[in-house]
Amino acid sequence: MPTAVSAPGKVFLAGGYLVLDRAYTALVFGLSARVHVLVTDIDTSSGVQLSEIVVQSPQFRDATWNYGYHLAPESGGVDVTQLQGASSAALSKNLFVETALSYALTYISSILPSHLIKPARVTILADNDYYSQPSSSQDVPRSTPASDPTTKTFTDFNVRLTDAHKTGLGSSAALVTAFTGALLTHYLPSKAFELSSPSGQTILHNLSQASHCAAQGKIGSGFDVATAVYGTCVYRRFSPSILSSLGEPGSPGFSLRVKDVVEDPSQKWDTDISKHGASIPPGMALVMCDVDCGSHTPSMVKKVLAWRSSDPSVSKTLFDTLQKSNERLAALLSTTPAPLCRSSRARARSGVPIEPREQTELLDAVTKSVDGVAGAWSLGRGAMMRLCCW
Ligand SMILES: Nc1ncnc2c1ncn2[C@@H]1O[C@H](COP(=O)(O)OP(=O)(O)OP(=O)(O)O)[C@@H](O)[C@H]1O
Ligand SMILES: C[C@@](O)(CCOP(=O)(O)O)CC(=O)O
Repeated sequence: MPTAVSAPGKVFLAGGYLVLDRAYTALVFGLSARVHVLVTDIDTSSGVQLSEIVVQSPQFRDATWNYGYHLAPESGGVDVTQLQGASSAALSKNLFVETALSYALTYISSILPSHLIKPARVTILADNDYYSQPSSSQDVPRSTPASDPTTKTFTDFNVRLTDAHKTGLGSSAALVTAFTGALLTHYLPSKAFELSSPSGQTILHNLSQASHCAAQGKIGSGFDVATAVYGTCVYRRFSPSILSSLGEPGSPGFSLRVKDVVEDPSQKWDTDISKHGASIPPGMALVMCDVDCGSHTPSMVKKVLAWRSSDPSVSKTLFDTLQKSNERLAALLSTTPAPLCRSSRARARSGVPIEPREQTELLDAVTKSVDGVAGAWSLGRGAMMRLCCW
């Protein structure tokens, strides 16, 4: 039977950079924009042995990835190898898909005998908001709005994934989470994994954090994966040491380490995810504008962290003050739709243009002069990227 699972994107309202440190928290909202993943079995003729999983993202060009998989010796988990497939085009890699596949199959194989991991086809479909929409009418992608709200249509973006302009709503975290949830639901019996149960969500969270960090090549704060699993929340990160010695898929003992991290028998995961401290007041909406340009999170984070260690006392005072303001903001949003005031962010001190002066002027002007706007912010890592208004 086919399996479908989806996960939401995120918007980081408050606590950018602070969330990298467990002493502070972030206020993150889950969005209506979701990534959907569908898994179906591939029928093979009787007697034919095939260990192949085909992943496709039909909204993009050259977006089919064929993988062979096999159990590695010495409890090395499931090794995944990209195959040429039917297309003669040069192989394009999708590191998030490949890593999530290898981690999910490794966890599944730690529970099921590997011959029960049958060949499958996985289809990824993303809602429009993850990618900037072209402004010129001749470039408009092919989409037809569904007249019946129970049937959904997905846009054909008609470009390669590498040429799509992402809007920064956490497509990779939503993808990895929905993909992992869909594979676990498809292959595991419900007594081992149930998506709707608290223990199932813990398994999904821990496994998706592990594979998302591995694909990113760094142990980030994980707010985007947490939001993909739990939705809107106040988030305190996990200690990076939890994921630091997993090693590579295929290395001896990898499967045992993944199982231990996912099931967490010694309760090492110290993430704090509170659903209570975060909500949107009735009658208010979060509106974002996409300016179709990017900024580089790792280099901005590196500079902010360098500034924190070069000036620990001043940066601690500033971060403590920001944390208090963010807690007040979360409390205000949870209790009353009263007008909010705008607080300027850590701008000049670290030398990182988190909120450039032009943006401060724009946000102040919007807050003061536009009717119905209760507050305006630059989001997440900041820079020129995204603004939001209430
Ligand atoms: N529709 C999709 N189909 C297949 N892979 C996708 C899809 N959308 C995103 N991805 C994967 O996620 C990667 C983009 O992840 P990245 O972390 O750079 O962006 P993001 O998560 O959208 O943005 P941000 O981290 O700024 O919020 C792509 O390179 C691809 O590997
Ligand atoms: C700067 C940082 O704190 C937030 C980045 O948020 P966003 O991807 O810009 O929404 C980095 C992180 O937490 O991973």
